[in-house]
Amino acid sequence: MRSLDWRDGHIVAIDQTRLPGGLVEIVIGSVEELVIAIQRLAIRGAPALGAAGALGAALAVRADPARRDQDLAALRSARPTAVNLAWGVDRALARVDDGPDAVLAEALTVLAEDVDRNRALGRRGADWLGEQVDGPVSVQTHCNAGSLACVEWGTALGVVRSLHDRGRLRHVYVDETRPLLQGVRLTAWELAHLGVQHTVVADSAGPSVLARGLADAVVVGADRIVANGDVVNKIGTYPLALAAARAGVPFLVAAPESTIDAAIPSGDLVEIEVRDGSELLNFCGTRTAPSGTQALNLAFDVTPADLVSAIVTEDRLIRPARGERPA
Ligand SMILES: CSC[C@@H](O)[C@@H](O)C(=O)COP(=O)(O)O
Repeated sequence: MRSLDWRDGHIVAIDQTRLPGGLVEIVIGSVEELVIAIQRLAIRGAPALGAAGALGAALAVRADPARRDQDLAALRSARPTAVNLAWGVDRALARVDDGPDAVLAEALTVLAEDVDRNRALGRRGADWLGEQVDGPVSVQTHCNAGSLACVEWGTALGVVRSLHDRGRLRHVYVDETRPLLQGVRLTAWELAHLGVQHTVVADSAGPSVLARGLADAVVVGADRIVANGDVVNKIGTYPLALAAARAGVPFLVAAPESTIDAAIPSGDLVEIEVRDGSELLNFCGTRTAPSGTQALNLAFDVTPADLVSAIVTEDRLIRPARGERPA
């Protein structure tokens, strides 16, 4: 099942905010609605944002031409950190001179390619991990880099799925991923459906999982990988990379080439999304912090290249910790 698709002139998507309670579809008919869906994380995950950007461009060129520039600008910047969003918009929009149907055709190609790319990078990641670890592999992951975060199959979970298919997967440790719980809600939901043995841990327990030798490798996705090999991903990835280095465990990043931003030299130059503090100050709709307390809700962090053992894409394996650069 695709996380998002095009049907009868609309975008249809799984509302990821409703999982695991219900598999609810949302139907989106305008760029304005799409921007809202992206900002409230109904559609989320870097490759899915790329696909949404491409489909959003198809919506934009069908709508009132007077709104087009404003709509496209709002869509491109709906979430600033994942490079895939603007990439998807630009890729579909490159066909605008050939008319709205050509833009849509390009967007649908982005969706079709996403699935093939993820399968390819998943195989490459599983090949590499298979060489690093003897016997069955226990993996730790953070956030959700599964089929929900893509169109289908997944990036980090694509690697996990390849290991599983080969009979090389022992267990997956899933960080809960505060504050919006993409790990416990989405990754655990996907793994349960795949029949993969998994255990959820609090984010703050993530480094201890590695220190105790429970996981043989960390595998995560990325929202942006910059030229020097720094990796921007969900907040909490960096401490896991530090702990992996300390434990001598490989830290693998799985992402499509479209997540590599050759124009940015290093991670400190990437715009990190700061989300509303209410996501931290409340729990299940109830205020937990005293009134007057403020929150700094950083949505992503930067893992320096020297902590990244390997990056796998659909085309290549890059080893930033050994000085190899993606661009
Ligand atoms: C294949 S998805 C890779 C990343 O986009 C994922 O790890 C992540 O950090 C997503 O953050 P989110 O805020 O849920 O969109």
